[in-house]
Amino acid sequence: MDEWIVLKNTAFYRLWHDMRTTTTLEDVLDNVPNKTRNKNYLKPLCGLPMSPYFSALKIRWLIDNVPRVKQAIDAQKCAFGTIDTWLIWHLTKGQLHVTDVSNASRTMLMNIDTLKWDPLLCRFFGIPQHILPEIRSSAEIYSSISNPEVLTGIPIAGCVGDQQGALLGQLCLKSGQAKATYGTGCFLLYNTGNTVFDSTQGLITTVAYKIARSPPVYALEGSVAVAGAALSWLRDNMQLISNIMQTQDMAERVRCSGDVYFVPAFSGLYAPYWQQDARGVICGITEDTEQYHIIRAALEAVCFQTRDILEAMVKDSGTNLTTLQVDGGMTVNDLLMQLQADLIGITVVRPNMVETTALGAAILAGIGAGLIDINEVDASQVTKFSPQIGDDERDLRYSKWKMAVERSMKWDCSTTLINN
Ligand SMILES: Nc1ncnc2c1ncn2[C@@H]1O[C@H](COP(=O)(O)OP(=O)(O)O)[C@@H](O)[C@H]1O
Ligand SMILES: O=P(O)(O)OC[C@H](O)CO
Repeated sequence: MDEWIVLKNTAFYRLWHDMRTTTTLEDVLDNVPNKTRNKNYLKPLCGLPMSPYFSALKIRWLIDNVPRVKQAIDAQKCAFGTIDTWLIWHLTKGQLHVTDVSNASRTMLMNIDTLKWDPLLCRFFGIPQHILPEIRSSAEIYSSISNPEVLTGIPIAGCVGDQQGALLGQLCLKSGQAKATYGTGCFLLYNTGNTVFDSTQGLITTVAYKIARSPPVYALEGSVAVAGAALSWLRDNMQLISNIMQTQDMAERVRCSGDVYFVPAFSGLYAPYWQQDARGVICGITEDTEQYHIIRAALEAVCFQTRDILEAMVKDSGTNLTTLQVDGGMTVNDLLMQLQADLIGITVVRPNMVETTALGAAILAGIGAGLIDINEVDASQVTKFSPQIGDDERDLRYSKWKMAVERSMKWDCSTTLINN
């Protein structure tokens, strides 16, 4: 990048979970007119509530806290980008500064209707538009690779956000189709076709993908911050397990979670609550509680959070899902899949190829390079998990989960202190 600043190891140790922008959020909420501090003030423009999750606050934080960033911006030597921007920049030896609509739709700076950087949003966050990459479609030839040499000449033809890629990889191409991706976090996306759907239930509006000059496809998304990350925490911080692959065996040593509920609100709660001050709680511990109950409760937490999102989606869309398509690293866990079917009361359908994000990105690249047609892609083989408990038990357990969520709320007082 020659004399351009490259921020190496800027301690983004939790990446999108990073909470350092919490105080930045408090500051920008002061700028909402009429002192309402309404987190949804910008939602009509960008589809997103104000949250440390999205890029705008992270850029604002860098400008405020890293003097070299401010200096570089003033000297017109700063270029911002999402991860895809960074990769394409390096693959083209700094020739191309671009992103695609699906990634741009998570910055809070792109207008969800025009698909362009929005001057009002940029002004609200105090972010100069000249540092932002050019917004392109998700499938087109952007350039060809010039670095590393071994890949030279290969066209770069697809670019898409993580969970949006999985929607395509699951072939949820029609309005009304949905899937959930379970990794570090969990993301349930519901295809709304070419319509920008404004959720009243705490879901976000995101661009799913846009193929060349075709109109964009949008989705409603329920974003859960902590899914697999709770198991990493049990391994790394609590040392209850030494290997995440053990979780299924260990959770199966007990028949149920023993009435233990674990709300892993490590970085607040995302959808549908968007409650920054929530913190993790484990409720219902007795003398009989063993590590196995807590591990099982961590798996159930993923399932209950998915039910929270599904309930919001049903209210928003007015339709019930009859099955839930799932993917991502956590879905190899059969017990988790069975618990998920039990706790939402519909069949869970897992493809044999669970890395559907990569598949979606590959499909887009194939389309962008003119090698395949979207209608030619076949669905992979699937495994199904059907509910094995009754409605009464399911609803009782869900109501206890809601009680546990209630107990996790308003725990972090720092935001209250800032405001006073
Ligand atoms: N057998 C398993 N049971 C439950 N969770 C698992 C299992 N294997 C991996 N995971 C979880 O899946 C996550 C990794 O999935 P992946 O889709 O690769 O996520 P990411 O894209 O966020 O890195 C990790 O958080 C890990 O805890
Ligand atoms: O793979 P995850 O769970 O870390 O997903 C990260 C998401 O793309 C965040 O938007």
